[in-house]
Amino acid sequence: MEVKARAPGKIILTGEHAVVHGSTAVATSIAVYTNVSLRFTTPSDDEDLLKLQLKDTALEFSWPVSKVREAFPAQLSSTPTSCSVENAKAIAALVDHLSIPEAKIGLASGVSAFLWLYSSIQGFKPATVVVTSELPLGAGLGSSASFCVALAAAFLACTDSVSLDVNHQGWLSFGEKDLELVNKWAFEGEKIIHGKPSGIDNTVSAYGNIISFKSGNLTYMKSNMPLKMLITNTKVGRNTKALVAGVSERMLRHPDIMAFVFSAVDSISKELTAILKSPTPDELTITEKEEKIEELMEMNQGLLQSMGVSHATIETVLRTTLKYKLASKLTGAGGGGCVLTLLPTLLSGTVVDKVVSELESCGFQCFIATIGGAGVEINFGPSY
Ligand SMILES: Nc1ncnc2c1ncn2[C@@H]1O[C@H](COP(=O)(O)OP(=O)(O)O)[C@@H](O)[C@H]1O
Ligand SMILES: C[C@@](O)(CCOP(=O)(O)O)CC(=O)O
Ligand SMILES: [Mg+2]
Repeated sequence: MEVKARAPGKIILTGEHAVVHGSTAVATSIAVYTNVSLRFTTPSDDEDLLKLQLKDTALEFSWPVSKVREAFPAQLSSTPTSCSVENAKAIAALVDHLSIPEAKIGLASGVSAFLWLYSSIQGFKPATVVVTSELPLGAGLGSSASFCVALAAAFLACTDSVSLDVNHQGWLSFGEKDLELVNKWAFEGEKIIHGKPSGIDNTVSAYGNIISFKSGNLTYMKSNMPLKMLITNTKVGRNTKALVAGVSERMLRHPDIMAFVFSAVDSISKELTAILKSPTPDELTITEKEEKIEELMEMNQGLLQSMGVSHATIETVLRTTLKYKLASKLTGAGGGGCVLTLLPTLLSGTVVDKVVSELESCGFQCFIATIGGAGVEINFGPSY
């Protein structure tokens, strides 16, 4: 049996980092996916191996299933379970002996999340899992969450815990209850990669569309206005776990100040939610709404700077787009990664071309992603 899953990446419009500390954040999925294929193998196909092929990084790992079973006796769990310190040690023993190149060491946490999700949901069946992603890894577009969502979806799709029509041709969505289960498992994987995730990334990847998110609770949003965002990848690599930990340390040093910062971000996200939801046309035209959103993005960026998560390259993108009177903010964990620039509806194509070519001349990579759309989906093949 073979199953495929795909889960979208995301952009955070407002509220990253502050959302980890209980503020509201607004995020939308983007139609750029992580794809996972799962094929169970029989001993005659191969040895009793669990194989993981990470195509984006051209790395392949395998473990005899007996070794995985030794590491996690009595592992199968029908409810999403956190990886305990003891289990984390067992995973480390399985991951440490892999020869992951130093430059790609960040992958170790992704491989650990894979081992936890596979052994918890599928147990110890020999299989080959292939992962390919259209998302840049570690750039703020939620590759870690879409990786965990796609893995959890593919693994759950082959269990009795969810009900899916295996004869369906083409991409298939999960029902509400099953989606909740996929999202909860993905969150357990994201915890292994991020340390202390808010859950917004896995939730928007699982559910799709635009969401408002606060303290683990999602509110689906019906946006009444089109949003066009230019995404600029500074190509400066960074690690979400370290950046989130850095903000928490700053909060411990300056609890009163940071409480104000997080509260200001909460208000920004609430205002954005109100603008996106308000009917168009109402007393505000699209252009007036866009001007308000630009101002909110600028204020959010200022607050992200005060959290210590901006970067010289992010500042270069901000300066460059400001020359064209365009507002930008970092998206995701910052410290490099991607920057969003709102492209107003009436902006001419010539200006977009100019700003893109100036940004690309700095060595950055620009693209306009399709915003919103479906969350995680499953495909039982045979032709995908
Ligand atoms: N396609 C993939 N293949 C292997 N690992 C992945 C993949 N996508 C995500 N990961 C894991 O997620 C990590 C990046 O996550 P993170 O630092 O949160 O950045 P972001 O989520 O913004 O891309 C990678 O270092 C790796 O561990
Ligand atoms: C910084 C944060 O708000 C978003 C991180 O997103 P990303 O991993 O940089 O795509 C962390 C979180 O919400 O878990
Ligand atoms: Mg991430």
